[in-house]
Amino acid sequence: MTPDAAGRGVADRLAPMATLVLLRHGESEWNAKGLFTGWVDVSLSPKGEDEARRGGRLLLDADLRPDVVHTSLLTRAIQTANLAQQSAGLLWLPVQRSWRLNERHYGALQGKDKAQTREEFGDEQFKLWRRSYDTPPPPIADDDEFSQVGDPRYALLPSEAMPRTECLKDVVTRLLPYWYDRIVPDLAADRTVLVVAHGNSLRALVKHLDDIGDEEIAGLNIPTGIPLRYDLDADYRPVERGGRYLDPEAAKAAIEAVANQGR
Ligand SMILES: O=C(O)[C@@H](CO)OP(=O)(O)O
Repeated sequence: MTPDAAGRGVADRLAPMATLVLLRHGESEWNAKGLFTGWVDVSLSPKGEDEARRGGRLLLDADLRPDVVHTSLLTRAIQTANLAQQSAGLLWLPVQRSWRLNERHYGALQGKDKAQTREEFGDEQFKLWRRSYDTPPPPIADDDEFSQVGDPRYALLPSEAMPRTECLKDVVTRLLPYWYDRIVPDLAADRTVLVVAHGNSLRALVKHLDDIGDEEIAGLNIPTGIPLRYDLDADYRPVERGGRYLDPEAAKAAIEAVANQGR
C-alpha cells in the first residue's frame, strides 16, 4: 500500500473517522399551525416535545453516545436538545450554541400562513421561496412585529451581519465557518458530535456534506425529531451518501409531510 504525504495508507484514509448526528427540532407550535417561522422564536408543540424525547431514545437504542452537542440560538432547537439528552441520560454533555445554526431567515414571510401564501402567489413562486437555492423571500422591515432586530440574543451580531432575509445559499455561507471552525475540530478530536438545528440549516449542511447540486437540493426535506447518522471519512465526508436515519420508515413518511406543507 502506498502511503500518502501524511504517511496514511488508502485504507486508513477511507476508514470512518468520526460520527456526526444531525437532529432537526421536534414539531414547533408554528409548524403545527402551518406558518413560516425562520428566526421567530417559537416553542415546541406537545407533539414536538414527544418527538424530541423519542429522538433521544433512538440514540440510546442505536448505542450512539454523543460527546458534545451544538445547537442554534432558537428555543425549539435548545428544547429539543435538552429533551433528547434527558431521555438519553446525557443532560450533562457540553453544549455550544450559535446563530450560525439558526433556521434560514424567512424575511417578510415570517409569520405568514404557508397555504395562504401559496394561494396568493402561486405554486411556482411558493416553491422558489421555500426550496430554491438562491431566491430569497422579500426582506423583513426592521419594525415588523416578526423582525429580530433588537433581540438581545443577537447583541454581538453587528447590524450589517443580521439577516433580514436569506436563501439557502446565504445559509450555506454563514454556516460553513461554524462547520469548519467549531464542529470539525470536535470531530477531529474523535468526538461523536450531535448537531440539533433546523429544517433549512440542516439542508445547508447536508448539501455541503453530500455535495448536492444547486437544483437537486430543492428536493431534499428533513423530518422533525429523527436523528440522521453520518459516518465521516478522514476528509469529513460521508462514507455513505445521505447518511442513515435511525428510524428510516418514520423518516420517509415525515419527509413526505414536510414536502407537502402548504397544500
Ligand atoms: O418555517 C420555517 O422556518 C421552515 C421550517 O419549519 O419551513 P419550510 O419547511 O417551509 O422551509
